[in-house]
Amino acid sequence: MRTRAAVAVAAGKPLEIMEVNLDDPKEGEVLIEIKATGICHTDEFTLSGADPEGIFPSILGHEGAGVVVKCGPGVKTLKPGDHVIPLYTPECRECPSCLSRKTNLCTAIRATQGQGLMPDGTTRFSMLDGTPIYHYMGCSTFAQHTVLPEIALAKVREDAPFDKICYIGCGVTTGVGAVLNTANVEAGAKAVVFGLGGIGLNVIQGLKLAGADMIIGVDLNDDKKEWGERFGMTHFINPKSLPEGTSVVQAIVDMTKTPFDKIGGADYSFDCTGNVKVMRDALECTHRGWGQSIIIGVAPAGAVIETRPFQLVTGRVWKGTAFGGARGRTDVPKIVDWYMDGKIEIDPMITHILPLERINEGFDLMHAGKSIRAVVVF
Ligand SMILES: NC(=O)C1=CN([C@@H]2O[C@H](COP(=O)(O)OP(=O)(O)OC[C@H]3O[C@@H](n4cnc5c(N)ncnc54)[C@H](O)[C@@H]3O)[C@@H](O)[C@H]2O)C=CC1
Ligand SMILES: N[C@@H](CCC(=O)N[C@@H](CSC=O)C(=O)NCC(=O)O)C(=O)O
Ligand SMILES: [Zn+2]
Ligand SMILES: [Zn+2]
Repeated sequence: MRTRAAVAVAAGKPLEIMEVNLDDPKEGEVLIEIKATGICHTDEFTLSGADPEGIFPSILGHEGAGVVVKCGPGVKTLKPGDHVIPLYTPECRECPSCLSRKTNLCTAIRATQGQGLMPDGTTRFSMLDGTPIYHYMGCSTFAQHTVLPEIALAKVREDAPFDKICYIGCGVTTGVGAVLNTANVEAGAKAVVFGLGGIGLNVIQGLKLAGADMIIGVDLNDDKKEWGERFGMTHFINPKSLPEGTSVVQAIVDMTKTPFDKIGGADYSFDCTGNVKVMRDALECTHRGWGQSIIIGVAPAGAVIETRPFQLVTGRVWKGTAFGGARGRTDVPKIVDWYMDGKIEIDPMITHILPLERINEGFDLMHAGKSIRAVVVF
């Protein structure tokens, strides 16, 4: 069949809207009509050329929602008409990682996914002249139709609006899940969130859900203060506005001291910037003895994190999280229920809705710090 897509033709170039060929789903695969897709900072990261796994031409996008159109041979758990959310972290329930119960990082198809291919080592997309187009994060949601393996689709309830629940395909689940699954934040905790964008605000709403007492937001953009407060942030720091000679780490340590605890430091911190210097601050602002810092941000090829080992010797813990530690087919339908039951908010974070033809404006809005989430509807 033919479908419409925004194709990443080369690193650093705007996406090009074009008709593309899409082959039928093969064994264990499913053809989906994408109804809506968010634009995540990770799409921008890959388009910029900073992603060591970036491959072009490709169809980016990994935060979608849509409807099953056709199932390939052997598909057992889905049928045409089902509403689904694509999963860049699949859940096969059979691989050593899934069976370990220690991680959400299913390894069933990770190798081919990283090469922009379906599990059989081929691509379903091509240009009209036959040039292959690569898949992205196993999802490629910047296309009106796409093909995914069955194990990379979460079936969700049919009354949930596509233009909101697409955000559960990455940002919401990552932010809320980092708090509930990865950090296991307890009621009364003091936490810091670095970077109040589409992920950081969801960390804040996760912290609120977990009952954290003190939620400090850090961002270079003052407009993010109001955004953070909207979801439960209690204090805001713009590092650029600190008095000369005061570091963000010192400011946080001072803010978290009490007459009883004169050491200070956050119980938990979350990096949602992808900046390795920020990651260091995020670790070092946590409490001696027990502070946990969770890395969510994705850093460019070649970037490395550093700190004095003494920071770890004295009990601070550095952790990372992908997709908020969520097991997609199991957890995503539950998060859709949370949204439908009013337990979590999504609507205010969707700041812009655009047709596919204007998808590049979504990237411009992100660069300008003017959007939380821009969502493309088909
Ligand atoms: N680990 C995972 O599973 C996932 C990771 N990510 C990554 O999370 C990061 C955040 O993504 P989004 O929220 O969509 O991006 P975004 O662009 O919406 O937000 C980033 C925020 O960080 C702020 N910021 C930038 N530099 C800063 C600094 N030095 N100090 C303080 N604040 C700073 C910006 O002003 C902005 O508010 C990206 O690196 C993205 O690739 C996104 C989704 C899932
Ligand atoms: N390809 C990059 C790493 C990109 C990355 O870390 N992706 C996250 C999800 S980010 C979503 O918006 C992830 O799930 N990572 C786990 C994985 O298996 O990819 C690189 O090579 O640096
Ligand atoms: Zn994402
Ligand atoms: Zn698995």
